[in-house]
Amino acid sequence: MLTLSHLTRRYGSLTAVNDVSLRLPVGARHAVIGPNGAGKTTLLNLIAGTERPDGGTILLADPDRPGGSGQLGRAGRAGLTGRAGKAGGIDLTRTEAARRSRLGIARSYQQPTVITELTALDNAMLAGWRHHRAGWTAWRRPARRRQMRDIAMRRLEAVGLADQAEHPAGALSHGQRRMLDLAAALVGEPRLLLLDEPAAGLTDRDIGRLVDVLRDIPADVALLLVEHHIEVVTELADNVTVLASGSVLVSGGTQEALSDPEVREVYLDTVPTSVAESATGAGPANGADTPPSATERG
Ligand SMILES: Nc1ncnc2c1ncn2[C@@H]1O[C@H](COP(=O)(O)OP(=O)(O)OP(=O)(O)O)[C@@H](O)[C@H]1O
Repeated sequence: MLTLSHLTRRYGSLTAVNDVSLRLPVGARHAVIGPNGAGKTTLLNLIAGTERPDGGTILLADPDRPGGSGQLGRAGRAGLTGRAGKAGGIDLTRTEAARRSRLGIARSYQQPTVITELTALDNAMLAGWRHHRAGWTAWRRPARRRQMRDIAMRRLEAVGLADQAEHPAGALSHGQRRMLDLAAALVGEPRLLLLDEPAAGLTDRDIGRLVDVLRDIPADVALLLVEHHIEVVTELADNVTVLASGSVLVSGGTQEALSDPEVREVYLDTVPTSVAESATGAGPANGADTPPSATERG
């Protein structure tokens, strides 16, 4: 559903993303990992459209075409067909972020982006409108507002925030804001969900809930996850791309990628040993000292 071809992004003399190519099928569960500064967030920014590449292309399967998947007719009805790509998809390379949202690309940020003065429910509903194919004008229709409110409430329930719905988002804990950010991203019923370190700063219990929530996202929604918690990656991702200095070091099946000696040297050996060993299935972490999985803990 998403094809990145030779994406490159430079900041002056620094190449933050260097010739990255990646194909995500419908319903992908794909993680991007790598050391600090490897270019993971920049890659998400390029896909979401908050930054533009210096080279390469981003192609999204057209939801109106057979095999394009996603919410039916979204692109066509919203007049968002964009430039046709070579493979018949929508060339998003120069498309603004708001249009990508309406085409079904949602994201969360490293720092949760809630509006503290608004209630949790209003935050979730606002995020939903951003993705609505009819745009903000749909807000004027009471029936649509009720429908959006129902969807937002269901997402808040899913992340355990139903009892906080009418409370200001500013009163929520860090973990609750992260969950609200996730619920908000899901309200728009995305085709592609980009998550930037969703487990950062969460307690073990919250990480367990996060994994449960992400396991429950619909099978046809593709998930692209940037995460340093390797156990969250092994719980959720079928495939992993490892970035180092902006370039793809390894890309493939999760266990295969995490077992790669170069990946261990460049990245996994720099994170706590028990976590790295549990990720690769090696060493004492498989025995009595094995840390419980995120789901077991949750
Ligand atoms: N707006 C910017 N201007 C200049 N340099 C930037 C900018 N954004 C990112 N960089 C640099 O690009 C490189 C990649 O940054 P990026 O945030 O994508 O890495 P990352 O893999 O997400 O790191 P982390 O795991 O620490 O979040 C880093 O060297 C960073 O300092």
